[in-house]
Amino acid sequence: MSSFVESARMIPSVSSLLSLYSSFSTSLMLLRNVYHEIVPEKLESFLASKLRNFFSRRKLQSSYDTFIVDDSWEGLSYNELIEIARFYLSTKIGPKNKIIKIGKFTGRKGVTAGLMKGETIIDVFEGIEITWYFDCRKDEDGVGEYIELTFEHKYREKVLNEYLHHVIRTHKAMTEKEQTLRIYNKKCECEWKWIDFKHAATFDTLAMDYELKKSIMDDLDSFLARKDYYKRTGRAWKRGYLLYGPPGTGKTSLIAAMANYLNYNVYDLELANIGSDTDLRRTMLNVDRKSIIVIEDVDCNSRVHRRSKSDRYRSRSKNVRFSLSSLLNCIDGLWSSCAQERIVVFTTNHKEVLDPALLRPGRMDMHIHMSYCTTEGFRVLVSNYLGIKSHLLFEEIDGLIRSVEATPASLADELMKSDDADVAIGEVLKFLKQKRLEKDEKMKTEESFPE
Ligand SMILES: Nc1ncnc2c1ncn2[C@@H]1O[C@H](COP(=O)(O)OP(=O)(O)OP(=O)(O)O)[C@@H](O)[C@H]1O
Repeated sequence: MSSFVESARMIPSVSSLLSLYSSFSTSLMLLRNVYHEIVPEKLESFLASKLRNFFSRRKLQSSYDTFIVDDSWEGLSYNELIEIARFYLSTKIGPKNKIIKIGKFTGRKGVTAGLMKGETIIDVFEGIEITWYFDCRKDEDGVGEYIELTFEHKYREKVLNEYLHHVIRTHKAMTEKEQTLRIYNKKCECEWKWIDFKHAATFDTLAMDYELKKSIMDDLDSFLARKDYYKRTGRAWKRGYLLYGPPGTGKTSLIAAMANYLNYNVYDLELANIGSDTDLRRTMLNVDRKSIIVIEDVDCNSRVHRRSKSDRYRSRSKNVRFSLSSLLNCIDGLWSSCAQERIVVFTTNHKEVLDPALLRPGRMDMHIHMSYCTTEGFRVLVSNYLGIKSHLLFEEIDGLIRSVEATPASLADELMKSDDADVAIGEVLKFLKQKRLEKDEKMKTEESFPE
């Protein structure tokens, strides 16, 4: 009986419980206010997301495995799996992802969504839960991206052999559906960036003599068809073209026509953005198959003028950071064998200043001279711009085209001045007559004042 009384005395009364609760909740509120005062809202959500990620990613460490998809492979070539995974994961973004990167790209109808660093995605494949975590790293190699994939240890083989194949296949199916050509550009020491390539030039629209046009198309056809031939003869499956001629004769348009003809992406390599020999090799290695690598205005790069000069130049000048020999090595030396099914195109307005090493037979498979407009080329331009095949003034214009140097670009400019064929052709005639006049005057001056 006395022990019962003792115990009853130890049970707190209702009023004391209520007062305890009220002082507890007051302290809690006070603590919350102090926390909100001290910790800013952004930091608060950051800490919350880190905690969430920590628990969802790490789970029970011992029974979970993690694969890391890093953007570079041994610091050398770009790891395609990161691009594939990023694309795949963009379709898995759900309501749990609070911060999403969004963008609108030319040629795409809707808004594209992308993962932000620090975000987690949980994907389910045949009942297996796979947690993806996307983040950036900063180390001696620079800034890069990586993705972690965490899953139960017992599914390791399945993830490696089946799930990752599923990711690659899904990516392939999705990109093939909306496949447009791409043009890649490399800025500073980071990977290639691309946008959709939508150049309208085709071999049909090129103002160029038919025979030359046909020989280029035949060459491209035979390149495509000779995979086994290249393999059998131990040569890398690649082809090089040097396009030379004055500005405005269609070198860039020809590259676009080649890309559209072959359905190849274009990699626009600006030598000025290459940091070193290693950077050059790395850049070239990161070019996909079925691509055209373009080095435009190669004459504007003093380093590819004359080899001896450029190599000397390299040691003195801080701006020149790779050698011509490195460039040549990437085109058809040992390093070139790492790349298959690709085309390299150099363009220049001044072939005569290029290093002979670049011009030697076999280096560039085809040297294509892009010349001033011919009468045949003019017919193509007229058909492109005005949709006509004949005109009363053609005969007079043909005579002038043969006697002056007019680029297809300048004639195209005149044709664009009006949609009315008579007016536009009249502008072309006026332009050519003016050119003829200037030429005659120049010749007269030269005759009067010979050097
Ligand atoms: N051969 C051509 N056929 C059709 N269009 C042409 C041709 N050449 C030039 N053009 C027209 O002129 C414009 C400029 O031509 P393009 O840029 O291809 O010349 P380019 O030789 O590459 O010049 P640059 O050496 O200055 O880069 C093109 O957009 C196109 O409209």
